[in-house]
Amino acid sequence: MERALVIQNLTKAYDKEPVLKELNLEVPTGNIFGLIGPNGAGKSTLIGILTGLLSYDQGFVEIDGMPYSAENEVEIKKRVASVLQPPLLFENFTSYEFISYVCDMYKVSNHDLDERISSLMEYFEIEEFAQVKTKQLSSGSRKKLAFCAAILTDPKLLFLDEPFESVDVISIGRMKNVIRRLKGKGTTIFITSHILEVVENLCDDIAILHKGKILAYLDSESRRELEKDSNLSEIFEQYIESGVDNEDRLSWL
Ligand SMILES: Nc1ncnc2c1ncn2[C@@H]1O[C@H](COP(=O)(O)OP(=O)(O)OP(=O)(O)O)[C@@H](O)[C@H]1O
Repeated sequence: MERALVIQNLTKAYDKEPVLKELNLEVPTGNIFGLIGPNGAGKSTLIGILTGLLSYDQGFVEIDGMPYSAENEVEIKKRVASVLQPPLLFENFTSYEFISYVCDMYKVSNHDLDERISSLMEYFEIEEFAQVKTKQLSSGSRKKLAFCAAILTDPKLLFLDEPFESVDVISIGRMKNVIRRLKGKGTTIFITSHILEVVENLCDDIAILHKGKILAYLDSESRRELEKDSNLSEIFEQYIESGVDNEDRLSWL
């Protein structure tokens, strides 16, 4: 099986406080992969490392068959796009300038690029903000703008950190539609989200990250088995809460 992403023994600490602890993970090419985990589990840190924004202390990372190294960094970055949490926008650019800038940076050269930009902005109902500075956009519109820009670069691997947060249900439905189309083109999509109903219904494989380690990897077969009896929220809760009686701590309430 081809793998878009291979991570071995990845370790990262902030001020000597370990956050990712010898983490191992492999994501098959073309998968819509969901990474879920409680607050502080290390999801954004992992995406920060995989998108080259954060350094790591130890371990091995391979993206689209290329080991992460100074030598491969530019080539890897060409193949990867992301929507981060919070999204990284240039605050004094208008929405249109931001999208055009990202397309320039990735050297997107489709002859119909302007039409693609307009149709995507219309689809996500942000075309009226084309000439508005990004710092004036609502948080949902910022997410949608970052998403549109990432899609236009036609990445082989797309990282989406909390893409649905602050986004209305209609737009979430449209994002899901676009993500499924990208999968149809062979793109691998790596999503983190706390909205487990969306993850459950959109993702192929799902991994649970807890305290800097992968606690469970649920591929389609294990999901089929587990989801006979429980939904994803229940499965998640069972993994995270197993052996812990947190209710005891609230006995005073
Ligand atoms: N810049 C930083 N400096 C120090 N500690 C940090 C920094 N960024 C994150 N952390 C810590 O690292 C841990 C993992 O944070 P991270 O944001 O990766 O988790 P997360 O799974 O994305 O959480 P959430 O679901 O709440 O967004 C947390 O304990 C957090 O406080």
